[in-house]
Amino acid sequence: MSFITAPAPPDTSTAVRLVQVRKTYPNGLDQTEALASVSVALRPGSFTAIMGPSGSGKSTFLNCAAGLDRPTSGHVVVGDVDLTTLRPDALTQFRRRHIGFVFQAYNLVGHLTVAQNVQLPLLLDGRRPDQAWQDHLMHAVGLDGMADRLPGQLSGGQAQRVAIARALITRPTVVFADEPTGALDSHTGQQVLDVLQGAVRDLGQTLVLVTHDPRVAAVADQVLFLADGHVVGHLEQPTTELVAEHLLAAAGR
Ligand SMILES: Nc1ncnc2c1ncn2[C@@H]1O[C@H](COP(=O)(O)OP(=O)(O)OP(=O)(O)O)[C@@H](O)[C@H]1O
Repeated sequence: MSFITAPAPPDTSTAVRLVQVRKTYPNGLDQTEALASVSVALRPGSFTAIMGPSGSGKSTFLNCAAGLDRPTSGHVVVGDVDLTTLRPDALTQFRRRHIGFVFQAYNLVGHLTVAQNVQLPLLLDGRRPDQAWQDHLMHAVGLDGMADRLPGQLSGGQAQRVAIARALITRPTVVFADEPTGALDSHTGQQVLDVLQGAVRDLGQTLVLVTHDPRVAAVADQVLFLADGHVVGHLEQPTTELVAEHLLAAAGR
């Protein structure tokens, strides 16, 4: 059976499934293989950390899994929907409704208030914000009283908390986060991670997070290690020490 051409069967026992996902980018006359036939299945409600050296394919993994980038071949299934079969407009709509994404650089809109930034995914989808839900999220991420501020009036940690509330406002199936604590000092990073983890746990959502930090990865249920576009390791119930050992061993190989 060829996974390349056969559509992936629906499977609601996984929140996110990558089936032989390959992604290449043009590189002059050559091609860079950012992901080389990666297959993983993440269960609903799980928290997965993605680690690996620079250039190993972590962001490409996240972007393909979140439907921000299309794989060159293979399938990405979120819930029971195969994203690779959707037309661009249907994919955009699916992403807005079912996927939350937190970027390292926050990606807030500078001339919109905190409240407007949080509401943005709903407004872009033509839906009305649910004020009670928005208030709940603002409170959950520690932004009470900041609804009318502009992003330029926030600290990095506060800005990232706005980005988290924005990612959760649609009650997405999965939240993807690309080094959400990478631009923050370790104390603020820990607070932001607590907020993200707590919000996702309370909502029963699935979280997939890229990080370079073994302490961040240790909070996850499992860690996937990437190298040269391949999944080369997997750790269940990680600890900071186990993750660090794994990274050291991989660096020495
Ligand atoms: N848009 C692109 N065009 C061309 N090459 C790309 C593009 N995006 C990524 N690549 C290449 O694909 C490979 C994987 O990149 P990716 O950004 O996924 O790695 P990463 O593990 O997230 O790295 P980092 O930790 O430095 O962010 C690298 O060789 C990178 O240069």
